[in-house]
Amino acid sequence: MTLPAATILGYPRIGRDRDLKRALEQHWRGAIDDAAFHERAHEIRVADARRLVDLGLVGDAAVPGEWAHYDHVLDAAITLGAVPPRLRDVVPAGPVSLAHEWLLARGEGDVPPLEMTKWLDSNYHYLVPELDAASTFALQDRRIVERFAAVRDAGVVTRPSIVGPATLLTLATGGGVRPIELVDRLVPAYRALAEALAEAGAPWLQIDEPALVGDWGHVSRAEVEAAVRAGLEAVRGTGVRILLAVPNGDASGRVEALAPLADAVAVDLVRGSVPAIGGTVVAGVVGGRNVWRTDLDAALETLRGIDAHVVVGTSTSLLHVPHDVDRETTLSDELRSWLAFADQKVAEVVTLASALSGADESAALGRARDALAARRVAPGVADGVVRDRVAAASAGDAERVAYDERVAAQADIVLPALPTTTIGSFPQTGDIRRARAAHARGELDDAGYRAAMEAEIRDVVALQERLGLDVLVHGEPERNDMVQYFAESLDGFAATAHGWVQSYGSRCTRPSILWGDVARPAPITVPWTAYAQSLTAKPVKGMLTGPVTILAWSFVRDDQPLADTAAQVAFALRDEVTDLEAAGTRIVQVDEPALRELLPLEEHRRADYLDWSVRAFRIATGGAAPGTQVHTHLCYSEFGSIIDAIDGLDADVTSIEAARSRMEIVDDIAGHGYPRGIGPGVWDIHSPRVPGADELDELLATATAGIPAGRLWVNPDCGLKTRGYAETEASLERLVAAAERARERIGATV
Ligand code: MET
Ligand SMILES: [Zn+2]
Repeated sequence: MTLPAATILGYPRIGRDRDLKRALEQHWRGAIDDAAFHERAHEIRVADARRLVDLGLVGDAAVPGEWAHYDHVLDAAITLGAVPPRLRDVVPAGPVSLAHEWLLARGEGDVPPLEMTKWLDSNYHYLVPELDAASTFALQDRRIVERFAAVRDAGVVTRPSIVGPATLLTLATGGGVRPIELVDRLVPAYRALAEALAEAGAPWLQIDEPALVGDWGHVSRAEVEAAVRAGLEAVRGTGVRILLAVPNGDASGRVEALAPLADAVAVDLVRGSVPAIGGTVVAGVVGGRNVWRTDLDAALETLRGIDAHVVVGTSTSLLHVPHDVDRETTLSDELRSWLAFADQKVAEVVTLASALSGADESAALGRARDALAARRVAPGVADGVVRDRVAAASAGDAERVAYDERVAAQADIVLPALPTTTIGSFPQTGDIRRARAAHARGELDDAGYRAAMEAEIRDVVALQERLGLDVLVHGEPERNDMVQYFAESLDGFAATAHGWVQSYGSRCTRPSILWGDVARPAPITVPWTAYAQSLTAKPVKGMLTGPVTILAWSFVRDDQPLADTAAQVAFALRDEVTDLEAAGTRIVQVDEPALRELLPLEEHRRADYLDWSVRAFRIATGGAAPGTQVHTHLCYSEFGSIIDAIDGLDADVTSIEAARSRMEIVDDIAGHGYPRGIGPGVWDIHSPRVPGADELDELLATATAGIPAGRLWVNPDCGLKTRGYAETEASLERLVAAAERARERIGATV
């Protein structure tokens, strides 16, 4: 059976109204039982599958079936029996219950969850499979088969998908073994899955191998290729046909030798070019990673140039985009006409397939052409003043005076050795959220809102003084989200009302849409920071989100290089830094947690990325006076591999997530000879656990062993907005005490 003419590689699974999020959270708090949860999840799957059929994905296997409750990598691990060694006695072999699935995903009591890391170069977090030399695999859990059968019984024959062996092992961690070396042990479990699907009547199985497009330090290209091959060889001849999906990058040069082992190959033609393969190619001409309307003329031309049997598809799963732009009635009609969310992308795929088959789609093609033409000349898309400023940027704009001179100029910021600080946000209480929401709805006036935020800032400053922290923050109560807050205050961005995308588990974010040239009409953060500073003699850090992170966590325009957009955002932030200084702020932190996330998967594209991203940060901070202490903050990833770029940021102080990885970064820093201030996090804020005094002492001992006392800062891993006050107070108290003990231990006083 051949594939139908139009398909997509995956669809958002959280539900049109975040129905799955609600079901998850209700189950977690015991409001619904297992049976009710399963029923709700099934209803969401059926509704989505039927919707995709209605949108035009007709024919068996046109609708993809990727339906994880929490995460698709976790689902693959569960399916194949890859239970973490530390939980072998807790999670029995066989089907994994919901309770055990949540244990793996979220931890409980003393049991930490699987580690969470960004999926490829996206802002979606997956759970990292834990393996060891004793790991064995088998088809332990038949959820993929059962879901296929249940949705088929509801009337739609879907195409189940699973993360392939090369990708699963590349993304896994191993105790005492390199996971990729376990491939021969793993692939029979894929075979068992394929056999079970064949028996259940599934015509196709999609195996996702994005690892193929990446260059991985810990796994060679030959190893990835061999693992993909082993997987494909294992699943051959079961009766289920195999779609090898290679999304998220350029498969050319990497997939040719493997293609004959699959019945069809899906490639990303938004980021990549057409590989020379015959057979059936699912041509990913509709982008799964952005929200822009596709240039259908260009896509059609690409499709017509492919020398193979062509199925029209998406470049990646649509997991990363919201459901339906037609619901965005608060956006202008004009902006909305430039956009395509998941449902519109499905329609594009269907239109292209129809046009390719010779049908008359001139009306739809014409509408797309008109919308794109209007977008090119729409007011705000190009702002002469903004462009002139970026064009006139000089090397000097990205250059501060030498670090030593800055240290001298900052001498009047009096701090003890091993200064303590936090990353910016404090717990977001119900009161704060309610006040922000009421203000947004117009029910709380500006004065009332301001009073509510100032009251919160007073409490947060008083708390920090009581705890004895050295560099204070205002707590960021006014920020719903560290990117959206800035997006709302800058020209060139638009916010959606329903544009939720899954970030991890039940967590969703609503990325802003960066559609035009970016400018700052007025100061954004200054009044809040200045107010906090007015309450204390200790220094208060001004808090900004950096240009790279603003780009990474928004849907960014696709009509100019990211580097140009980053520079525009950087200049807007640069003005904010200047205004903070004028208001008396001596320390400014520019957060770049997403610096590592946007690092291209392909080695040859990395230097250019690091070049423009570092430059953007330096433009944002390059206008700061020598006497202004510039901080940055990095989290969410392993940063060891980009330590040169971190050095290149030239921040005076960098706080970096480290507690979760037990201070791994300290070796990288020590080995590199990183010359400026650094605060490796000592409190893992992703869990409500209060760190023990011994644990803090140990982490700080590791830090003081690798980093000179004069450059070491003491801080948590990240901001505290997801924490409650009880654990925040207890943890910060211990952190301050641990810093004090560390000072005594190393005999540092100043
Ligand atoms: C994800 S990094 C967060 C940094 C921000 N300043 C905060 O504390 O919340
Ligand atoms: Zn952080």
